[in-house]
Amino acid sequence: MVLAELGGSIARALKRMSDSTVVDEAAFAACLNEISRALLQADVRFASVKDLQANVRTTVNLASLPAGANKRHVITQAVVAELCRMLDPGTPPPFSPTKSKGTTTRPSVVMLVGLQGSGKTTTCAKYAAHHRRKGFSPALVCADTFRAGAFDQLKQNAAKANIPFYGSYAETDPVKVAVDGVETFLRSEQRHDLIIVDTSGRHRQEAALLEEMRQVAEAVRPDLVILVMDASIGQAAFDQARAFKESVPVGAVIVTKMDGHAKGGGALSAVAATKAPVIFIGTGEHVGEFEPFDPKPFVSRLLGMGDLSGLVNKIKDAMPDQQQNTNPEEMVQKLMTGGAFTLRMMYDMFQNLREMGPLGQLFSMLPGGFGGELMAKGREKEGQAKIKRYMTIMDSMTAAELDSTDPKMMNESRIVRIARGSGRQVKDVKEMLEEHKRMAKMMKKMPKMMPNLNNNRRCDSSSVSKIISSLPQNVLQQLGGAGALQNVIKQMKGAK
Ligand SMILES: Nc1nc2c(ncn2[C@@H]2O[C@H](COP(=O)(O)OP(=O)(O)OP(=O)(O)O)[C@@H](O)[C@H]2O)c(=O)[nH]1
Repeated sequence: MVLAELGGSIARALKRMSDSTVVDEAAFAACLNEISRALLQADVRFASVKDLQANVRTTVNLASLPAGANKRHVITQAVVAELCRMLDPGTPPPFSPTKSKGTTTRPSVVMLVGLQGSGKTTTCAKYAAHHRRKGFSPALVCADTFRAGAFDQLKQNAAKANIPFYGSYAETDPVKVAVDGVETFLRSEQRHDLIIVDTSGRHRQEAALLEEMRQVAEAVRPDLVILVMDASIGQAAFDQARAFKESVPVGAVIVTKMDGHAKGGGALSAVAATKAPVIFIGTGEHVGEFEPFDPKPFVSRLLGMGDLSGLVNKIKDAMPDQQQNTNPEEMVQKLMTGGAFTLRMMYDMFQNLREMGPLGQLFSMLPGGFGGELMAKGREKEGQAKIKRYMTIMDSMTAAELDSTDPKMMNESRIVRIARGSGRQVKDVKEMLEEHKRMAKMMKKMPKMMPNLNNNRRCDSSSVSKIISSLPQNVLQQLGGAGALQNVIKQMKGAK
């Protein structure tokens, strides 16, 4: 059972109870049993399921509810709260990297551990790319000397994401590679503020692996150790996570392959075993298929309820932070109020669209179209190539040109210079400028098209249905399905 199915089963159990003529003790018990069965089938630990049942029963006392109370609502709320609690150890990660570029503060050192094939190496690159988007200057160290191809894999991933890396073909001592790598970046003139150390994996949690982890951790003194777990790990997750926690101070968990056919519930039990929060989930092989994890929006999405804060977080996460003078809130605000849409803003959006993978398509579907026709359904590849071309052209522009709000600035001589600088033709530069004009025009209409975010105009429900039906299936799934999205839009309509 994949996680989406688990969500479906729980949602159905709640609905069946809601549909029953009376919500009495029998209907409540049947609903709880059905939810427990679904959780067990999804590999959630028996002890956690038992706790959930007991806690919901303690919270909901049907007999003591005042007459007229909405019992269905009270039960649903209690189930959602308990599901969130199961995924939330109640403590934040002990450490979050801080930006220190250009200062004398010691860079943050983060070490990733996990079994072989859990997705550690891929996750290192995703974690680095995520932080770079947030304005960090990350660097990668490959201390996986066990798997022959690991260095090349990290090197490739790092090169693709343009992130400096350190590794060695010759050195077989992981502790030495880790220490040398961290020291190299500590001394580097590039002033990295986040050093990410990839470590070896093994097929099982052998004593040798755990001892190696311990030694590497002792040598590089990481500020944070992240345990990477494959969503398909099943019931073994709890013991495995505990074994890692006993060797190294696991402070956070990343669950990978949440896009696959894994049951997922097992890996989520790692939270209970390590008392460390899940901070990200991997949702695909692509570097952008990586999402910060927040239990509440996740549970809402899982149950097909949709969650406005989840969507807003996604949009915020996609916005580059610090890269430019604009912070995400300002950027959204500017777009919503129809502020000037500069070429740099278009560049940033393209960057995000490229890094976000399929979710990027969502933005092209929003009214106003972040990329509109460029990312049209069925023509994504062509659109991606165009975006890349436009970005190369913009790389040859000056900061003043990128930040200009004067449409007359881009005169013929500048266009010729940019074409020459980027190795493209004049007509290509003009095409890119046309696209920018088209997008700027759309952005101006944005406040009207996003009613109730800024004003009280009524949302046109047919246009909402049109957006939802035109979303690619995988994007829709990521957002929890059509029902969830309708819910989100309803919440948007209600929001100030
Ligand atoms: N679908 C999907 N595949 C993933 C995800 N994360 C990683 N993978 C794939 O899982 C496979 C194993 O990932 P690696 O990053 O090599 O795993 P590892 O833990 O570093 O393996 P070792 O270095 O051998 O310990 C690769 O094919 C990745 O592309 C994810 O979130 N979703």
